Amino acid sequence: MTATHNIICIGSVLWDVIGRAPNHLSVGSDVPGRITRLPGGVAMNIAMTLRRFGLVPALLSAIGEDEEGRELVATCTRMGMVTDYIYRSADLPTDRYMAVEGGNGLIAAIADAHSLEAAGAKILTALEDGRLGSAKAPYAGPIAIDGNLTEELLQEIAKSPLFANADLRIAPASPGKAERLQPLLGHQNGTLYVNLEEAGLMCLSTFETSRQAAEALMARGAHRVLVTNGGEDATMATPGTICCQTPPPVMVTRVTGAGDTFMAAHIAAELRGDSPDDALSAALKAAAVYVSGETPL
Ligand SMILES: Nc1ncnc2c1ncn2[C@@H]1O[C@H](COP(=O)(O)OP(=O)(O)O)[C@@H](O)[C@H]1O
Ligand SMILES: O=c1[nH]cc([C@@H]2O[C@H](COP(=O)(O)O)[C@@H](O)[C@H]2O)c(=O)[nH]1
Repeated sequence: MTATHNIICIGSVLWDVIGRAPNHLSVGSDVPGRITRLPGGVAMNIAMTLRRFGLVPALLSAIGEDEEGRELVATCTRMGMVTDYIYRSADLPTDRYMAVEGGNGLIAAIADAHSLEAAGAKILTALEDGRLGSAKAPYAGPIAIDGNLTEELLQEIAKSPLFANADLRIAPASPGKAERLQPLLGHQNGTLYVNLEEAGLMCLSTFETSRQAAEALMARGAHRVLVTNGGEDATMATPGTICCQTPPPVMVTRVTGAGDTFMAAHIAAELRGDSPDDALSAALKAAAVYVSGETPL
């Protein structure tokens, strides 16, 4: 039986392959270390975080029918996600992301999302054929979407009647792909979640504060934005309103995943009916608890 989802996540669902060594690494290093494989891709990371807040995501992505794909889908199902609408292909291998981390931080990473890119609009079929929606009755719930999709597909989505009623929550995939999101910025129901660096990349500028960044994104036609800035003030802006709040001060023990936690907590707060101010506070509170390591991963 298909579990009932309350949000859709569209974008990369793949395996992260991460090599870690304690040494200082540089070009050409060849050192002993650990190599792990875990579910990743921005849409999947958001989906996993949404699960922590009690939401049930349905995934729209492309996953191969290879062994890696079968294991990935089984893992998503085990985590309580709805996998029935994923585009499965016998011709496309399951995508992968590979990163090398040394004692001196991330050395380099490569995102191979070729299958997602090749599948294109096929990943959206369930929003069209009546299973999740159709042109006559477009899906009217929340959708989290990542910037791993091709620019062409993001442009199509921005104009598509299939997305006209959706509550679109948009997240960039990586600094290099931030610009792909331009077409979705002005979507009538779009909310963009970015950190200060990503906001700068999207505006081809640099910002000192989240307020400045939010104002610049609004000036570029955004419908609604949330800009975070680590331990400094975060800002929510819509045409005519702007709201800045300071995150609770905490001892920081981890930062990877802080942005995903902020986004998922904010969506969860709004879905339960919190006011804009309360939703922003709730997201900052959840991110503070997360970065201070008080909850299990
Ligand atoms: N050093 C910090 N102190 C307190 N809160 C933090 C810190 N770093 C991150 N956070 C919390 O996580 C949120 C997102 O962090 P940020 O670093 O802006 O995003 P990302 O993880 O996308 O780079 C912040 O708005 C804040 O609530
Ligand atoms: O172009 C991309 N880069 C990175 C990711 C994903 O983002 C996460 C790593 O991001 P960060 O370095 O910001 O933690 C990984 O799970 C990886 O799969 C992605 O989907 N697409």
